[in-house]
Amino acid sequence: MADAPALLEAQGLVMRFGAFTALRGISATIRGGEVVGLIGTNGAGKTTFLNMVTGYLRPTEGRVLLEGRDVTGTGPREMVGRGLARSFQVPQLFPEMTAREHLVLAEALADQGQRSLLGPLPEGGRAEAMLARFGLAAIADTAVSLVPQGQRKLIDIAMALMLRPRLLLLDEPTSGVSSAEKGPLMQTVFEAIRAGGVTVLFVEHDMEIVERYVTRILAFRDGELLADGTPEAVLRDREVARSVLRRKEVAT
Ligand SMILES: Nc1ncnc2c1ncn2[C@@H]1O[C@H](COP(=O)(O)OP(=O)(O)OP(=O)(O)O)[C@@H](O)[C@H]1O
Repeated sequence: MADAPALLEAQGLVMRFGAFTALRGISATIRGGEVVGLIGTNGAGKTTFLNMVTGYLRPTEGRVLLEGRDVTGTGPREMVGRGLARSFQVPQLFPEMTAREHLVLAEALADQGQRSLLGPLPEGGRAEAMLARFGLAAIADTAVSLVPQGQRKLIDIAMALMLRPRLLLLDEPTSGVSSAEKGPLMQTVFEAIRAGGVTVLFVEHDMEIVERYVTRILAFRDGELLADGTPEAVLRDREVARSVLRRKEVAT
């Protein structure tokens, strides 16, 4: 994977909100086929980083390259067209709409290049397959406001995958989900991701989940990239253990 072509490159990303600097010059490269975990303390800048590379925030300084092309400042809709999709910490769903309606809508958005959104909705072939893959068939016609948080997360991620991304960014896929639901949720998500051959960057606080799924970790602290490497190396790094994982030093 080390010699796979760069899919996403962040070059010296800085984000200032007024006088406050949330990101202080982050540079990182994500290559095709990687599953990268983004970890860090609360407020370290993880969501801000996702917002910058997905076009929700324009960096104060620095550049974002997607497959070698400078996409800095490109808006979120256009980034989807370029092969990048994301899910949110709090799923962005319409409470009155069902899972099936959300996925059919995502299918229409994915096909937008070929036809108008004002035209007839798609037949829903891919939406039905995605509902089945995500184990959502039983609640497919229930308004999402009545569906548990874990399934809302799955709907949000399934919608992102409907857009046929090459790079998928997930912001805390297991937050707000009970510990019993976390394992099965991530297993479902990663089976779908592997089937689609998608490269992934995901923010996660649960280190068991991180260790289980990632090929590489980026660790943020106070707006800086503290460590970037294999899970074995990063999780054993003294500074990461002390300030991100909050492990006390064990006298040896
Ligand atoms: N729009 C904004 N205006 C001002 N400050 C902001 C804005 N968005 C984020 N921040 C600040 O930037 C810092 C980084 O926030 P961010 O949400 O990226 O952290 P995070 O690592 O994702 O944290 P968490 O794990 O708690 O979700 C925080 O101090 C936050 O308060």
